[in-house]
Amino acid sequence: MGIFSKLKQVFSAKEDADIYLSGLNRSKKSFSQRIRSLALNFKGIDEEFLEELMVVLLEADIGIKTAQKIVDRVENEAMDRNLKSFGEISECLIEQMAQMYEEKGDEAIKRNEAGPTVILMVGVNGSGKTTTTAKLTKRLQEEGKSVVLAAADTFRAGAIDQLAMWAERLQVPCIKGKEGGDPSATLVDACRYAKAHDLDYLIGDTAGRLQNKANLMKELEKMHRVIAREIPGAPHEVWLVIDATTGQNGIAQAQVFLDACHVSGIILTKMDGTAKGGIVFAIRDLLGLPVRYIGLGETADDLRPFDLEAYLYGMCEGLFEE
Ligand SMILES: Nc1nc2c(ncn2[C@@H]2O[C@H](COP(=O)(O)OP(=O)(O)OP(=O)(O)O)[C@@H](O)[C@H]2O)c(=O)[nH]1
Repeated sequence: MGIFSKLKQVFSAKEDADIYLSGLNRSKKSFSQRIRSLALNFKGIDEEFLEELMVVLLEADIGIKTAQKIVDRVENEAMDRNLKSFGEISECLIEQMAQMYEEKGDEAIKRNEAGPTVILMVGVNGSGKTTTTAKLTKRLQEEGKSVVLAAADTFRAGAIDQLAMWAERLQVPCIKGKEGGDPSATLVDACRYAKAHDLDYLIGDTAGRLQNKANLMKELEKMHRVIAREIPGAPHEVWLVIDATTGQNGIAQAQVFLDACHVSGIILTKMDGTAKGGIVFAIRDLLGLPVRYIGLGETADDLRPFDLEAYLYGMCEGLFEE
């Protein structure tokens, strides 16, 4: 069975497959169409084809380094396995993309059995941290978990109110400090609240100003330190929120956070917009981190766990069918 049939089989068995697919509608279409268009000039794996393939991968926002790796792998595989037809090469491409993602290995999401699990949301302003915090809260509530939010973005005017509004809508407590106050103090209060009320999760929404990297690092270090003092082993997860529509720029910005704290996973927002599907592979290759969730809209329901098979199926739907 070829990879596409396998993906289709796995995909069809998934409960919310259709939502996934319609959310990703725009990202997926252009990729499969562009790959299909390569068939027009296809005369075999020659330099011209590999160059055109490279261009399609770059257009999908895979980024130059990752695109080059994929092209090299496809070329080598095609030689080793004596692949000749366009169909075989396209399957090989999707296989290599899947392998590149999978071979980095995956750690399970950490949970604190002994008390509150603390998740810290980091990322540049506007990436969607606050909205994603709300979406995560909703998902956890649906799993029957109790949540407290910490409005630790004390920097941006309005950020505290924005989170508090979500908290009210979702009916969860929200611990707030003063605008311009110390975000670590808010986090300490939230940790104590979570312990006192025996809550399952604490999600901290932090500020993401990049203008001053030294300050950002200091602030994040302090947050880690004070949280760990309150709840041993915390923060259990630090999720970096990246706006997928910012493409390779978003990845470059992400590096600052990777330097500043121990990021354990990525949440890619705005995948329902003009984002190109390839960004997932660039992130995985360049940052080495798993994509935990993808954002598919602006409401509290628009967050889905990242699922490589469903995602790849979405990207290559239409590529192999008549
Ligand atoms: N279409 C779409 N819009 C999103 C998604 N996630 C967030 N947004 C929108 O992106 C904008 C910014 O989101 P916020 O959650 O305020 O971003 P933030 O990172 O908290 O920004 P600051 O509060 O400035 O730090 C809002 O208008 C959100 O509704 C998504 O998955 N899809």
